[in-house]
Amino acid sequence: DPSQDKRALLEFLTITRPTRSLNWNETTPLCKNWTGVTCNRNESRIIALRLPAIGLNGQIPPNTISRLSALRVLSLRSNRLSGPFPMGLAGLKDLGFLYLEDNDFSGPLLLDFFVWKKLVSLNLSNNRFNGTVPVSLSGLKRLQSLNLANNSLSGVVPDELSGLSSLKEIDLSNNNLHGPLPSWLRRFPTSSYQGIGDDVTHFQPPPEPPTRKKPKGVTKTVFLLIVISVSILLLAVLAFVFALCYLRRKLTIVKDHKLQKKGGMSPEKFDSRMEEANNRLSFFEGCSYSFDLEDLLRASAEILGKGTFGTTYKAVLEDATSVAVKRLKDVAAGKRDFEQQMEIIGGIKHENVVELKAYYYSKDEKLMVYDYFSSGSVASLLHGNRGENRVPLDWETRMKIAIGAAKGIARIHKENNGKLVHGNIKSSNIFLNSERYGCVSDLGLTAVMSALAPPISRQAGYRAPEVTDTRKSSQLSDVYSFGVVLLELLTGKSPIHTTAGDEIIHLVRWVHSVVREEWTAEVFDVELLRYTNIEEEMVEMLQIAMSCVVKAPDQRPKMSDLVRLVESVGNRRASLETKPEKEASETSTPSET
Ligand SMILES: Nc1ncnc2c1ncn2[C@@H]1O[C@H](COP(=O)(O)OP(=O)(O)OP(=O)(O)O)[C@@H](O)[C@H]1O
Repeated sequence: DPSQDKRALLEFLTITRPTRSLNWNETTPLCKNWTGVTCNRNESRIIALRLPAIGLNGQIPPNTISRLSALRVLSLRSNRLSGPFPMGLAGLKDLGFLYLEDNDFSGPLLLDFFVWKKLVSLNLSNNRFNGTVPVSLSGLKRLQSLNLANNSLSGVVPDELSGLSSLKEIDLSNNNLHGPLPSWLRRFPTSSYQGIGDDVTHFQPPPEPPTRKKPKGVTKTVFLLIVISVSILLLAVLAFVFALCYLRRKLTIVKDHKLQKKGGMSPEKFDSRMEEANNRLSFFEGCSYSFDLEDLLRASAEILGKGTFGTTYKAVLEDATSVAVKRLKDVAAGKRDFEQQMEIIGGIKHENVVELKAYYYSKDEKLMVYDYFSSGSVASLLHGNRGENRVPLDWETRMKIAIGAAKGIARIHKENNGKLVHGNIKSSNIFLNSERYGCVSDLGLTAVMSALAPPISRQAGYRAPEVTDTRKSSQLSDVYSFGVVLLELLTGKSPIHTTAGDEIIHLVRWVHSVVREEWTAEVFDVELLRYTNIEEEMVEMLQIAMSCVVKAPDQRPKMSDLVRLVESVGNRRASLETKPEKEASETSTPSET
């Protein structure tokens, strides 16, 4: 552990007294446990500190954070920090990202910004900084994003800033800056310099052409009157504009704050905007992530897939952390109901339930953040890569997936006074936890979404017959869907698939018909035939699966019973030898556990 860095942070914490408690403790390993802290690879130094919106108070204490000399990312945004610009940070020579926005800092920006040669992103918006825009900012040759909006900066925009060759994004709006507007600023959207150049020089009447006759007599009086009334009108307009700017700053509304950049969150147009400063990512207790919404939206992202409830992305943050971000569409619930449901989902901490780490709600955007599972879902393990280099999913892993998923769903059914419904159980929503047991994700969303009843959707094969609209999902319809997942594990077939002759096969109906004809052995995945001594277990599991997919909901078993049943099959097999019948050394047999 970097003990010097640890001491500096503990001193910082004691003085700034955050309102949200942090799990920082002298006795716990800082690099592994501490919220908001990221260390370098050999865990000798802290390289990132992200403490957004945790209620930090007062001035940044001198000689605390400034001792973290290896720091590359510092985010203290959206707190209640005050006092002058923290000059001590000047010693952090490796700083690449500095986020101090949405605080109460004041006074001039006296720093010689040249010291931060590696700075890529600087956000000081929504504070009370005054004085002029420092010319030394022009020394930041790597700077890509500069946000000084919503402060009280005055004077002109230094022309020297035109030398910021890497700059992709700038926001100087809502300050007391005046024109003339430098031409280089005009390559950015007008929202970047809103309010600049609205000074009197713009309202001066154009010089009169020399040929024009001067008004005389009565017309001269009329002319004077017109000049006076126009001047009064202009003054009123000016007063109105300034009042508006002042109010806007007070309300800390970040207007037109475009978060999306090229290479950011979405290949679609992800022109998300934060409408209100208090619209932020809400993290759950104990979550070790502490990036903020901006970091997330800046992260490079790829689409993992489009599902029933939205699109899921893999986002890689600048410290190489990968997260899965689900961007919901068609949310019907209002903010309060949505938040309530998220609190229920995020409150579930169980090894077989994928933990919701954070969420975000605004009018235009609803996001859910999870850990990213690099080995993919059970759907991809079962049905993906059917080619030559396919790694078969062995029987032991299939059993562990079934046991884990059953336990996870049973846990979900206990939540909210025993009323919570998963509502979307399918193999693409089940992952493998660190022990390679099933772990279920994507729960509890039917309650916040609008009614969904697409005639043919990927969900259809899992949906119980009584569910005509996703909002009618129940715990017993979850049991049906779990039964379909069991059938998928046993047969290796998707719930709805087409044969070579383009015939659409519904897995449940197909299994019924095969079993009815007493061809039971035919239903099992050929990949499983290589394992000895598992026939009995497979048949037992098939019976369990069939009991889940009966038409009448009240005849289906409860999840708690299913845990017992599936586990008893699993436990029995634990003592048996299950090596492949052919060569035990066959490399394609993945029995790593
Ligand atoms: N945390 C995660 N880690 C890795 N992959 C994920 C994660 N969450 C979802 N995925 C994958 O992303 C893809 C899209 O997921 P998403 O949940 O949006 O849709 P779906 O599972 O196909 O359908 P539905 O919306 O009905 O659940 C799926 O292939 C899913 O397995």
